Amino acid sequence: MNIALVAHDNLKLDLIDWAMFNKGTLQKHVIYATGTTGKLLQEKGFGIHRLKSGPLGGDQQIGAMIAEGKIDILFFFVDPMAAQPHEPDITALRRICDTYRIPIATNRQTADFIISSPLFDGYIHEMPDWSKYQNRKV
Ligand SMILES: O=C(CO)COP(=O)(O)O
Repeated sequence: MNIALVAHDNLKLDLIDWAMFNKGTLQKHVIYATGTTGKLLQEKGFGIHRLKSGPLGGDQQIGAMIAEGKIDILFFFVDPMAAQPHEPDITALRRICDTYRIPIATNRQTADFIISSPLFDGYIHEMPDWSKYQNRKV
């Protein structure tokens, strides 16, 4: 499985702590991370693929990978208390997760639920067929 890890600055310590707790599980998978988050993960011994920093296009890189079917799950610890210069990129990333039905954890509690789910091991992502949802009558 291909997993992406991202955290806003004030949540980076949380994400690293969470990732260390789940290191054994995470390291069985291919991990991608945005620039600064990825650097911190590498310092903790994680083998990861490092993308650009979020404000420099890292969120968009992950979004593009999702559109290409190359990311299965996103753990993105979002800071709801701080405005981000690249807010449009973050909004776009969250939307593309819904477009492709990517499980996304935007906080640690949800991350715990996802990683401990019986669905996590062997999870296979399927692309939704949105044409089924056009003009649906209730
Ligand atoms: O800004 C980010 C997500 O929006 C994360 O980027 P960094 O990991 O480079 O800080």
